[in-house]
Amino acid sequence: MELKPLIQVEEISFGYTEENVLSDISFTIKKGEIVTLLGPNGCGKSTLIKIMLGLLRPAGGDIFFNGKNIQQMSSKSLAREVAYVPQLHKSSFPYTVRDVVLMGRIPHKAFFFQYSKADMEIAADALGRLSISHLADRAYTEISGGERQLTLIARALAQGAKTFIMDEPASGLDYGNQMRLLDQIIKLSREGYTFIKSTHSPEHALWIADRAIMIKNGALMADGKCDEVISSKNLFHLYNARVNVLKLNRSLRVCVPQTICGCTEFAHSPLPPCELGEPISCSAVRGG
Ligand SMILES: Nc1ncnc2c1ncn2[C@@H]1O[C@H](COP(=O)(O)OP(=O)(O)OP(=O)(O)O)[C@@H](O)[C@H]1O
Repeated sequence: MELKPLIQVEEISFGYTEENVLSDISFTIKKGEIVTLLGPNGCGKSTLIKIMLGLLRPAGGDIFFNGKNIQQMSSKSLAREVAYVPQLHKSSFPYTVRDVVLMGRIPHKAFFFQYSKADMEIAADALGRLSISHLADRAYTEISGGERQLTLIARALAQGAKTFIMDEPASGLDYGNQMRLLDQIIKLSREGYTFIKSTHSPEHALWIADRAIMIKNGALMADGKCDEVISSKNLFHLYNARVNVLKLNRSLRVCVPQTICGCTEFAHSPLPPCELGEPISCSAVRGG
């Protein structure tokens, strides 16, 4: 029997003005999936994420979480199910990193509350999982952008939600932290966590995501398994960039811009040469 989807996005349309930023977007997400939203700057990824979090109300369509329309869920009950890691986050108040992570516990609290010993332990555990325990007493306003991003992910963990919606979570992270983040996402997905994340890196999607959803000009361009959807042809249509998707081994693919491969002969071809099913090796690309 087919499992009921965890999230249903049904015919979503939205505009900040009369002009639509998103038109007729529909897809479903199953529990435990890692789904990546890909698309050029301004295509509507963050807007869609905000609609999925109930922060923006769509002009048309609905979002269902576990079969429930999110418009009918209180923000607290949605926050117990779904944690948000925003793209950029600045705070003018110098909360400590521990305090920011503890804020993840607020959806579990009554109006007047004190953090319990259990809350403190959950926050410490989240800091440890992201390897940032050493930052616990530092002011959130005085740590680097990458460290702030890790703090927000720790806050999402402390929130106890099993679904994470992340807006470009790797932006601002150094290479090592990007890899640790991807590793953490895979580990959590094996524990049953679900991830919906936007990224500007098709490779991050190829490496860890089950599915890629491509959005162009506010409309769904493609939705499918990463290996099938992240092809040279689709990347060209999506980003107007000529990229070869190379198969390194049975499960690992990488994206190599054709200009970096030194393939000047591809510059005038109407479509990139490397399509899924016919991956070409680096040496072939270099003409070696
Ligand atoms: N608050 C706003 N008011 C008016 N227009 C907005 C607002 N926020 C975003 N937009 C516009 O909506 C469109 C989609 O923006 P959105 O931030 O969703 O794109 P995105 O795909 O997340 O972009 P990026 O990859 O650059 O973060 C853009 O044209 C943007 O200028």
